[in-house]
Order: sequence, then C-alpha cells, then structure tokens
Amino acid sequence: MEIKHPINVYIITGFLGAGKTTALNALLAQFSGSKNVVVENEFGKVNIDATLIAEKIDHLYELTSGCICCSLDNELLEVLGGILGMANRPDNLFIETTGIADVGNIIGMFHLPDVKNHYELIRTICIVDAENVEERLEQVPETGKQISCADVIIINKIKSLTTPALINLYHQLEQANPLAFITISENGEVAVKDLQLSEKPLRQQAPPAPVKHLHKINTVLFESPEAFDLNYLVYVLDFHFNVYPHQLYRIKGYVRAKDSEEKMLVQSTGKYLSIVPAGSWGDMPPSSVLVFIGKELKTATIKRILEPALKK
Ligand SMILES: Nc1nc2c(ncn2[C@@H]2O[C@H](COP(=O)(O)OP(=O)(O)OP(=O)(O)O)[C@@H](O)[C@H]2O)c(=O)[nH]1
Repeated sequence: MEIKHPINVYIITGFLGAGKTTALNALLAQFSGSKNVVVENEFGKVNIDATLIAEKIDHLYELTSGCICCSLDNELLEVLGGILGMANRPDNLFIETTGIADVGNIIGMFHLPDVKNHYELIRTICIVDAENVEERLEQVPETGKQISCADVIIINKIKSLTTPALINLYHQLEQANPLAFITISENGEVAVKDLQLSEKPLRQQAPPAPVKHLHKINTVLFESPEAFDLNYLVYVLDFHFNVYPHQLYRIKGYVRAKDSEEKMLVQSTGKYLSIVPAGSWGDMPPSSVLVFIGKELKTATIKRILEPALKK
C-alpha cells in the first residue's frame, strides 16, 4: 500500500496590506521544485489577490464568501477534503488569510484529528507592516492575535523605519510573542532557510482561545464601466486617506483610465498610494473594480468620493 505523506501547510497571516501576497510570491519562488496549492481568502466578493499570484502554482482556491476563520459553514474544510481527492497530491499548501482573520481559529482546524492525519501545519507566518503595526495593534484586536499565534514573524517594509525604531519594534514583537522566530524583510524577500522551515514547528501546543471578531470592519465595492481621470483619482484617494487614516485601511483593484488602453492596478495601505499599468484587459470589457476596506465604510460615501474622478 502506498504511504501518503502529510501535506505541509503554511499559513500566511498579517493585517490588511502588510505584504502577505508579496511575501507569498517570494516564498513560492523558492518552492518551485514542488507541487504547490494556494488558498486565497479575501474579505469581499472580488478576489484581487488571486490575480496577483505571480508564481506558477498547481492550483489556486479562491474563497471569497466570508472570512474562513469565522464562517460556520466552513469552506476551508471543504477545500482540505477536495485537495485529498486530487489525482496528484500536492507537497505544500499555502493559505493566505484575510487581513482581519482570527488566525487562531484557522490553526485550530489543523488540530482536528481528521485534518491532522493528512496535513501537517509547518508554520504560521505573520507579516507585519513596519510602517503601521503599532497603530493597528491599538485599533484591531486581530492584529495582536495574528502576532501572538505566529511561529514566524516577518517585519516587512523595513525601509519605512529608522534603525532604532526597527530595533524597538523588534523588541516589542519579541515581548508580544517570545516563541516566534522574528526576521525582517523588504517586499517579503526572506530566504526559506532563514524561516527555519526545515525544523519542527516552534509552537506545538493548541492555539489560544478565539478573540471576538471585529465586524465593524467592512468592505465596499465600487464598480464602473466609465474611465477615471487618473490625476483626479490620485488626488481624491490621497486626500481621503489623509483625512480618514483610522477608518480607511486598504484600497485595491483595477481601474480603467481615460488616457490608457491598459488596466491600471491601484494599491493603497494607508500612507502611500500606487497606480501602475498592469497589462491589457484581454477578453474582458474595460471596467473599474475597486475594493475599499475599513471601519464602518459606507457605499454612498465611497461613490460620492469617486464619482467626480470619472470621465464625464
Ligand atoms: N514599500 C514597500 N511596499 C511593499 C512591501 N511589501 C509589499 N508592499 C506593497 O504593499 C502593498 C500591499 O501588498 P500585498 O502583498 O498585496 O499585501 P497583503 O497583505 O496581501 O494585502 P491584503 O490582501 O489586502 O490584506 C502592495 O502595493 C505591495 O507592492 C515592502 O516591503 N515595501
């Protein structure tokens, strides 16, 4: 009888915009000799991250009907069952959580006997945004939970901090989670060997008790077939991020621009905004889709902010 080895599982967590997808791509590039499956859980109906997975992988599951950490009718367990039925069993499963996931609940699934028989949770990797993690820790309990549950903490976007500030942050994270291996990166570039991935998991015990989910955080989707005036769009997005830094955490999506045939990728995590060309629309009719994530965001407000930037 063929002995089937457990599938290695890596959970990638971290607050909205911390650099999870960026780090996942950097990690996948180092696993190119293996059969890799990715689960992307996005908060909101449109999964932008799935289009940003640059590395070749064997299968991508997009879970967009809710946060996998708190849905009762759990899609993740269905996916785990489905993977076991694949003709060619993968070596590695990478799960990118939503930015507000209670990662303790997801870790807990890998302690269920039926799951444990087939999957081995190797590492829970928390990406923290050096630029704003301290602020997020005060505002969002899930951020603290993600840090405290991690086996590995990657302090990302280190160029945004001075060396003393980085050392200070390192010590704070060390205090928050003395069991974790802490490292630093720019653009999620960390060598797998530095993550000590060949070692046994650092954390063997069951995860801490769940925290109450912060459902004040919501997603607003803005869609329009009309083209944006990009200069005006930059102006309104920059302006509102500056005015509402504690309410608006993340913007991402693709927009149709007035003077370009290409689609434009919009990304913002608070202190910066980037809008860059992202290739042709292919067979899709050009149409903008922007996802806004924040606290108690209202669709009408987002529409009111964006509509002046649309070409008349
Ligand atoms: N300056 C800088 N930007 C970074 C770094 N890492 C990621 N980014 C940028 O930060 C933005 C968010 O990165 P993502 O990898 O999509 O972050 P995420 O955590 O997957 O975001 P969500 O899925 O929305 O929670 C993108 O524009 C990245 O290019 C970094 O180290 N430095």
